[in-house]
Amino acid sequence: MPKERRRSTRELSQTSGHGSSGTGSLKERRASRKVPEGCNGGSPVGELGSVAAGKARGSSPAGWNGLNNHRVPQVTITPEGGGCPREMQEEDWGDVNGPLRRKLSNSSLSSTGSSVFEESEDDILSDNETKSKGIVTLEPVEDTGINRPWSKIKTLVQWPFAASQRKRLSWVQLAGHKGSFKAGNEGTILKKFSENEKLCFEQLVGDVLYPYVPAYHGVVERDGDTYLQLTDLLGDFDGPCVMDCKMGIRTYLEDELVRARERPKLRKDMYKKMLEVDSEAPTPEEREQQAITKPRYMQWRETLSSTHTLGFRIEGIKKADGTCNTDFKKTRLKEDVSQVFIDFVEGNKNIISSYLKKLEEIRRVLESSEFFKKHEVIGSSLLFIHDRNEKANVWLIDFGKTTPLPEGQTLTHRLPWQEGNREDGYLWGLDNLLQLLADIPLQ
Ligand SMILES: O=P(O)(O)O[C@H]1[C@H](O)[C@@H](OP(=O)(O)O)[C@H](OP(=O)(O)O)[C@@H](OP(=O)(O)O)[C@H]1O
Ligand SMILES: Nc1ncnc2c1ncn2[C@@H]1O[C@H](COP(=O)(O)OP(=O)(O)O)[C@@H](O)[C@H]1O
Repeated sequence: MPKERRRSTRELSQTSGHGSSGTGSLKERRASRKVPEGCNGGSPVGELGSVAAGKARGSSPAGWNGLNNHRVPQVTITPEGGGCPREMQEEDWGDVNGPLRRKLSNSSLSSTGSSVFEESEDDILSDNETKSKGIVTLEPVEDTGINRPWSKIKTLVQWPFAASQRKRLSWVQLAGHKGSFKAGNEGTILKKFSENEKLCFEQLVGDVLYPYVPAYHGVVERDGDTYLQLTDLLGDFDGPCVMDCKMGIRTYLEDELVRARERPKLRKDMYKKMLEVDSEAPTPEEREQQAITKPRYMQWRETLSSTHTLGFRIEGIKKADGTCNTDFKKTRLKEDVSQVFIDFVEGNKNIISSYLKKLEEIRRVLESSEFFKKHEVIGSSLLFIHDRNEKANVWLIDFGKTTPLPEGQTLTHRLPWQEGNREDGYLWGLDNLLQLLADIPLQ
């Protein structure tokens, strides 16, 4: 359990993505664990086990045939010369002040202007990951029992307003690397700077999609770090419930694959994360290496969850009472995903209807967006937010791995992915999501 520091002020909720140290380097922040401690709880699959019981694992959900026509090609990482992927060398760890400090390399989120293509297999992470030292910290409010699927957490964010001016929002990090966010001026949040994401926002400002993403307020410096200032989407909600759905059939860039082949790196941290979820998952060779490559990990996550079969997956949920769950890694079957949505809205059909309407609108806009046509959209999420007043809305967030296509090339976002075509299955996933919500039986 991390030793949390209670700071003043407003609670915010981050259902996914990278958290961040307000002061640590960008790569350091990416070395932090994705799922905050105290927020892992039990498996929703355990909870939903009865729904899934009896169904062959790996089969498509009933009534879902025909949608399941996407296949992710198996990627074999073959280092030149046929040897094993390079083990991490001592020099990879850089300056070792603490236990297994990672070497800081270029990143998609780098403020140095390095492109998103320079990350992935050059990311050498410690398997002894750092705790968030930033102003966004997570604090378990109560002791989380091992089998308790929903746990109450708090993220305390330093907020530059007097208590009387503060609206009590819930900003909770349910997933993602710790500490990407900081409180901005009123109504805004600061997200750690990424050149790639900045370029996306600059283009989005002039696109039909702009009303469906957090408004972009430019780049700001705070405490020696650079941030993108974005509208806080929770701002207009009263006790918001939040869900992060990661869209698309693929969660890594084609360039990451290429790099993995050319310069394979073994990740001990990802091996550990894999073991935590399924001790049987690693192959004998991986077991021997005690490490896996990033594409191997990402593909495993995709097939374990609904990314592969439905083209989207649930990353995290925060409910109005402050409880949250980020353990949806094995939530794959359509019935299980539906059940999570039903729980999320507590069976409220008005909210489901609002979400459906909004998603249909988003699909229409995506289909006409020049930005969307010309970008490979990887790792982006739909953020669902509703509250006790049945106010409900959905936004597109996280363009850290959204990359422009070469001049003249466009994507359908529906065609199956084959390496080289850069299709991401975003609209295919959205079609499935809409179908799933429309199929939810509500009295
Ligand atoms: O969700 P878990 O299983 O923890 O795996 C995470 C997510 O896939 C992250 O994607 P996202 O940021 O979209 O949530 C990804 O960050 P990238 O965006 O860098 O691919 C992490 O890669 P590393 O940061 O390399 O560990 C990877 O470890
Ligand atoms: N503009 C926003 N308003 C409110 N919450 C946000 C906003 N942007 C992100 N979040 C929260 O932070 C989480 C992570 O965001 P994301 O952009 O995916 O970060 P990362 O790039 O670090 O993965 C989301 O799941 C959501 O809960």
